[in-house]
Amino acid sequence: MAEVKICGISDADMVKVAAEAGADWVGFVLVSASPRNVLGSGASRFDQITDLMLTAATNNVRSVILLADPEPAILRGVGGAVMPDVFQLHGQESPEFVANLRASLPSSVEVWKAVGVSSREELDDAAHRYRAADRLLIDAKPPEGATRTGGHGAAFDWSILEGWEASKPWLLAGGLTPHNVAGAIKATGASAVDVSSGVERQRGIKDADLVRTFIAAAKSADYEGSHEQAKHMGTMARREGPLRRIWRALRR
Ligand SMILES: O=C(O)c1ccccc1NCC(=O)[C@H](O)[C@H](O)COP(=O)(O)O
Repeated sequence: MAEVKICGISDADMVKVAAEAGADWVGFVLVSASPRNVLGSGASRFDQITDLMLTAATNNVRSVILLADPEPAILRGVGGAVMPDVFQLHGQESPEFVANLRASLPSSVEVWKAVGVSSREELDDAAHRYRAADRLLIDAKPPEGATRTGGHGAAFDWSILEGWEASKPWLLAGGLTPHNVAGAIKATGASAVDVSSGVERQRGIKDADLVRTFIAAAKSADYEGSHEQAKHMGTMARREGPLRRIWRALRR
């Protein structure tokens, strides 16, 4: 069964909706140019994100913190109160930055690198350059003149994934909706999918029914992920769970 990430959630009720519907990850965007931004300012900068991560953990869904070219203070601040399950880097981060972040975190916390691609060459190049990442999130390139690098509801040409042999697990992103996600999974063999715009009723506002329909469609799709992906997923599942992380955070 394909895994599902619902990205760009900004309120606790929607975290619960996604968790109850069977989401595997919920994503929180910390990018000021985004309509889904949950990074505050001043002393309460990390309050909302801490609440969202705690809600995710108590509802047994993994949390993904999405950053684009983050300052060190943001990375330290996010990991300060509660550690997320995943850091997703969605900017122009260098391979060295990704490798250093990977090396600085416990193995229970994953580092994902999002890459915007439009050809097989770009995909192969990204997979090689970002080999330190635990997963690639394969997305469309942002439209010309865009002020943010993702979350535009645009798809790329999925045929570039035909016959692609990934050495690590990856997620399919970009322009997915409740209507096209099952076909996308079948066409690409993706073992995990990510959505933001396709489950919104207006830019930045998630719709509970669309979230539920998307998850149901993805979970019931024909899944043809490779043996390699299944093997990696088994390794990930054995890593530390969210409730144990909360317990450790409360003991600090
Ligand atoms: O969602 C945003 O606003 C955003 C801002 C800056 C960088 C990345 C952003 N989103 C990245 C995501 O993970 C999206 O889920 C992914 O690009 C797919 O988005 P969509 O095509 O809207 O489903």
